[in-house]
Amino acid sequence: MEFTSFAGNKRTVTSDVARRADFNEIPLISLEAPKEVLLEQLRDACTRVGFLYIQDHGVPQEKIDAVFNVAKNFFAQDGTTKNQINYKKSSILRGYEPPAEVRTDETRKPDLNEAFNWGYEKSLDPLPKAKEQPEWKANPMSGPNVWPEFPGFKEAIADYYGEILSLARRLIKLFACVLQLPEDFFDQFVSTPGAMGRLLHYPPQAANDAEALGIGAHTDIECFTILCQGNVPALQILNANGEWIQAPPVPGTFVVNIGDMLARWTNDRFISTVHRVWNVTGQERYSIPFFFGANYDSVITTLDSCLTEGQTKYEPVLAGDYVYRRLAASRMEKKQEIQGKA
Ligand SMILES: O=C(O)CCC(=O)C(=O)O
Ligand SMILES: [Fe+2]
Repeated sequence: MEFTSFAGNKRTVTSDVARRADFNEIPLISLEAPKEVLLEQLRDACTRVGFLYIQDHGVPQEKIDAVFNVAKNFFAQDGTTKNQINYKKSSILRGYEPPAEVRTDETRKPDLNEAFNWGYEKSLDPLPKAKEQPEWKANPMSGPNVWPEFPGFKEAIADYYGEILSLARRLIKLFACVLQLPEDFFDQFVSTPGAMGRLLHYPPQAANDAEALGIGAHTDIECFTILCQGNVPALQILNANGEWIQAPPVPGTFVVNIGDMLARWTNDRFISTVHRVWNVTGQERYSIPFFFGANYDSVITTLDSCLTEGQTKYEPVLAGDYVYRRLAASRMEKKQEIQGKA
């Protein structure tokens, strides 16, 4: 079988069934490891697998639990209430996405999940100097969030998002070191980052019906993702041999995976790995991904140190443009809009 992601990456798939993996296949890394050890483990994980678990990340469990709570309560509402903030009312896909409206894998039916999407706001950023940063120059992803009138919802998300944003800025410094760049190399690119969060709810599905999945096979768009999985196993990743392997939740960890923006920046030195969610546990599944990318008005040009004989596979792109086009490509109505413009 052959799979081509929306980023245009072709992957061979040997079988549609996922097997168990060990921590060599998806490394588990403590952020409290001595710096040299940590950098070597991150280098291995980012360049060999593109997926890892991080532990000792410092995000308080209560803040995580609080977001899962509001997520469950939000999705338990009726459709009419949730659709008051339907994402189609937002030009930048913020708000509620009902099931079966996003097709992440073009070879299957639209995804089964429902979602709530939000993005970066300076008011959610714990970095004091963020407030003084200039607004993004015009780009297709700038715009306001929409929040439901649901008690405690925004507060729980803001608390969690602040923690994850700080963790992401910590990680990108480590990635700069892995790439043998100055530790603060990326800081100017992530001062007001494109940083989207999602609450996701996946219904259980039958193991023998793969016409649609919780979320179809895809690569993530931004630099990297920090994913909090809850406790229901359903995430699978496609390894370099074209085999699906399971990436079950590990208590106390987040999954981190490299996305296409960092793959572009590093000319694929850091690998953006295909993954999907297929929930055959019989249980409702909730997860909270956070996608961390460059300020939407920055241009992503392959790093000189990552050129191969002076060449790169990737054209420079404006971050906001790239993210918008990719998001729109998997959303049916938006797709016509971008095809019209192309
Ligand atoms: O829910 C998950 O475990 C993964 C979600 C995901 O891959 C995504 O939202 O891009
Ligand atoms: Fe993903």
